[in-house]
Formats: sequence, structure tokens, C-alpha cells
Amino acid sequence: MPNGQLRRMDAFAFPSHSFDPATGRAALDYALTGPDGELRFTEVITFPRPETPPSPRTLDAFGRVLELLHLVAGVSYYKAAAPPRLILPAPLGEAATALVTAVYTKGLAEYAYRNDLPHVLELTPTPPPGKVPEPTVLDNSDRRPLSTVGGGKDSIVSLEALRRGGFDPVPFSVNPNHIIVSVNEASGLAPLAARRRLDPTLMELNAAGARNGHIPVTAINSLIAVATAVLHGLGPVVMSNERSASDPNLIWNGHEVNHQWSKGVEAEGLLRAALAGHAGLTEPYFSLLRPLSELHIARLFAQFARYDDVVTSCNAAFKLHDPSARWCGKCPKCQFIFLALAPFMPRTRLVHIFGTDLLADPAQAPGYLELLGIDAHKPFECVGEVAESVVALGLVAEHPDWQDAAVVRTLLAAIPSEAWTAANATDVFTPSGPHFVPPTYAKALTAIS
Ligand SMILES: CC(=O)N[C@H]1[C@@H](OP(=O)(O)OP(=O)(O)OC[C@H]2O[C@@H](n3ccc(=O)[nH]c3=O)[C@H](O)[C@@H]2O)O[C@H](CO)[C@@H](O)[C@@H]1O[C@H](C)C(=O)N[C@@H](C)C(=O)N[C@@H](CCC(=O)O)C(=O)O
Ligand SMILES: Nc1ncnc2c1ncn2[C@@H]1O[C@H](COP(=O)(O)OP(=O)(O)OP(=O)(O)O)[C@@H](O)[C@H]1O
Repeated sequence: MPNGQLRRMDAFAFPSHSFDPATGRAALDYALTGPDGELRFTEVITFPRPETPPSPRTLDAFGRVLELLHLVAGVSYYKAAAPPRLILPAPLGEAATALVTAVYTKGLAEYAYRNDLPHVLELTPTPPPGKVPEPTVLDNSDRRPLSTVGGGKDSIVSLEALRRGGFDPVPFSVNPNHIIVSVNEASGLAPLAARRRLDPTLMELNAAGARNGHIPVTAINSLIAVATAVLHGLGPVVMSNERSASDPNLIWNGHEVNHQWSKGVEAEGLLRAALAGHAGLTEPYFSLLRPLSELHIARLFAQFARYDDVVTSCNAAFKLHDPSARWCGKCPKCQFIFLALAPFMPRTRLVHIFGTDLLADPAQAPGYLELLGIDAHKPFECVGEVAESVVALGLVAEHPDWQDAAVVRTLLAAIPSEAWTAANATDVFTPSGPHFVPPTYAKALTAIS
């Protein structure tokens, strides 16, 4: 379809969805509509099947979560055209409407900013009139947790904290890549996985120059995880989203633009409320690491050397689809995590993990100046706050392995004295901020501190 027709699309709709318990296959249908006709998409998600057939009550709760997933996963297709109207398929309660509205506005804010589409920030979904039937309450909060694994240090810290806290976690991933598979193997725990297949038409449209950009992928993965937990009779989904994920990258047209919006605490609260209000789930989803800074998580990670050969947090490695790809050693995420781990492990160990020594390479200095807040805005990547980078620099400057590294010397010379005053190590290493960690799970963090 030519891009002119795509741009004349005036509505996005959710015609139907289905689930087959015999195969675990869910089909989510979407439609872009406009004066030139309709364009349909189907996303397919295949859930792992439980050993025993789920009860009608379980299937009912699962169906409710699937309804939310159908609405949220539509962002991938909506963004190909960005029409002004979102036509919901059924009446929706207050909490679920709040979630869907936020996913399409705040979750797509980076996409809106980069494509200069301010109307996306003001989208309001239109549901048909009517009342949603009340869900039946389902309380699985005392069952084994499902802990998502992305292959990076954060989910490893959660997995190990849950294990030491006596929670017997089940690792879970959507479309696990070679890195996730290796991390699961290193953990020794038996994982579950779901498969997600985007409609191939979307890739054809992208190749032909359709509108494209970042989507709130964590909201989608989270709902797939919750649906899997319900189907398998498991307990809460435990995420590894840190404190700084809630911080915006910039303000545009009066709105916050946050690359990591669906990893933030606002999205977590909206998702929890929608799961309670729409699906009747009690304590279904929280981030264990929410009160912690990235630097604090890096310090905790340093005690788990069994993952050194597999841990990978670099998003570029996931883009390359190359089984041997790990840390690219060039992106802001690699730069930040190298600096964040450096104070807490010997130089030889860190260089072994990354395969290269970023703090010895003068070409890395400009990227580090951004992370230290000396140049530009916070990069559109999953990196910690400026204060965390400053505190980490202060720690490596006193570390015998690192204090003479070329980049450390350059950064120490460039950093203004007021930056040191603004960055407080006590704040960085003291858990704080809003979080939803249930009291029963707080001991998991204590177990690894
Ligand atoms: C791996 C990656 O970073 N991908 C981003 C990249 O897409 P690319 O074209 O390089 O490769 P693919 O990921 O294979 O995507 C192919 C096309 O499909 C579209 N798409 C993908 C997944 C999806 O759920 N919906 C989709 O529509 C996508 O638009 C591609 O055209 O660039 C894209 C455009 O900026 C990004 O949207 C891709 O990001 C992935 C969805 C992704 O998984 N990104 C995470 C690594 C990521 O950025 N995580 C954030 C958290 C963000 C959040 O709020 O959840 C983080 O860790 O900070
Ligand atoms: N493929 C996936 N399937 C399910 N959950 C995922 C997947 N990828 C990431 N996640 C989860 O999404 C959240 C954010 O991912 P993120 O990439 O920030 O975490 P990570 O891989 O654990 O660590 P790091 O920040 O070091 O990369 C985490 O809770 C992570 O477990």
C-alpha cells in the first residue's frame, strides 16, 4: 500500500481476537481504516501449554488478560499510520481505559517526537457504550513467581534474589534469543517461553517507508508474561525495572518523552490496576528492583560470577541476530554498564565480560561526557541517571585497577566541580522512590544485599 494511502488512514480498530487452548495459539486482529479502504493485520502469540488442562476459571481470567494484551499490542500496527482515532472493540472499565490511553500516548511519545506527530500525545480511545461485566477474583499470589529474563544483569539479579529469598522462580521470556537461552542455562532453572510473531505485512510496510519508531515493548512482554502465569497457575510476574526507568529523556510540547516509559513506575501502577479491575487478579505484577538505582543493581550483580560468560545487556547485540554477538562496546548502554560495573570487580573480570576495555579507549570519551550530563540530553537508551555515572566515576577514580585508565583521566579533567556536589553516593545506594514490591517479597532483596 502506498504511503499516501497509509497517511490518509483515519482510524485504528481491533476487529477480533481468539485463543485455542489445544495449541496455545492466540490471534490478535487489527485494522487501519480510511477513505481508500482497510488494511488488516494479525499478530500471533503462542503461549506455552500447561501440563494439565486449565480450569474454566483459569481460562476466564486468562481471557481477560488476553483482552488487555490485544489492546496494548496494537501499538506496533497503529504506528504505521498514526490515525487520529482509536476505536475500541468493547466497553472498557476505568483502569483498563487509563492503561490503554497511556500506552498509546506516553508509550509512543518517543515515536511521536521523532516523527513530529504531536496528536499522538493527545489520543483518546473510543469504546462502544455499555458496562464491562465484573471479573471474578483470582488470587494466586502465594504461588511460584514467574520472573522475566531479558539476558541482562537486571533480570539475573532478580532471579538470584528470588532464589536466595526461597521463592523458587520460573524464568520466562518472549521469543528467547541465544543470549536468554544461555542465561537460563547458567541459572540451572527450567524456563517457560512464549512465541510472538508480528504480522509480516508490517515489515513490508516498514521496508516501503511507512511511519516507524520505538514502541513500549515492555508493556507487551509484561502482559504476555501475566497471561502465561495465569494459564500455568503461577504467582506474580516479577520484573527487573529499576528506579531510573521512570525518568524522562526530554520534554516536548509540554509532554515527557521517556524511551523506557513502559519500564517506569507509572506504567507498572497502571498495569497492576488494569489487571485487578479488568481481570480480577490479586498481586499479579511488580518490579522487584524498582527502589534501586542502576549502580546499586550493578553492585549486586557483581556477586554472581556464574553469568560472566553469558550476561548481555547491549540492545545492539539483539538487533544483529548473530548467535555470537554480545556487547557491541560502542553504544550508550555498553558505556554506562561498563562504568557501573567497574567499581565492583577487578579489571580483568570486566574486560573478560565485555571482550574489550572501554575505559582504556579514548574514542569512548564523548559518549561518557553525555552520560555524565556534560553534553546533550540523556540518550534514548536504557541508561542510569547522570548522578549514577558521576558516582561511578568517583569510585573508579579511587580504584587501583581503574584510576589510571585513559578515559577516567579525561573525564576527571572535564567534569565540573558542581557535578560532584550534585551527585550523592548515599542517595544512589539507598533504596527509595515509589514501588509495588509486596512485603512478602522484600526479603528477597535483603537476601542479596
Ligand atoms: C532490538 C531493538 O532494539 N529493536 C528496535 C529497533 O528495531 P529493529 O528494526 O532494529 O529490529 P526489530 O526489533 O527486529 O524490529 C523490526 C521491526 O518491527 C517493529 N516492531 C518490533 C517489535 C515490536 O514489538 N513491534 C514492532 O512494531 C519495529 O518497529 C521494527 O521496524 O528499532 C525500532 C524502532 O525504533 C524499535 O521499536 C525496536 O525496539 C524493539 C521493540 C525492542 O525490543 N526494543 C527494546 C530493546 C528496547 O528498546 N527496550 C527499552 C524499553 C522500552 C520500553 O518502554 O519497553 C529499553 O530497554 O530501554
Ligand atoms: N524477551 C523478553 N521476554 C520477557 N521479558 C523481557 C524480555 N526482554 C526483557 N524483558 C524484561 O523486561 C524488563 C526490562 O528489560 P531490560 O532489558 O532492561 O532488562 P535486563 O535484560 O534484565 O537487564 P539490562 O537492563 O541489564 O539489560 C526486565 O524485567 C526484563 O526481564
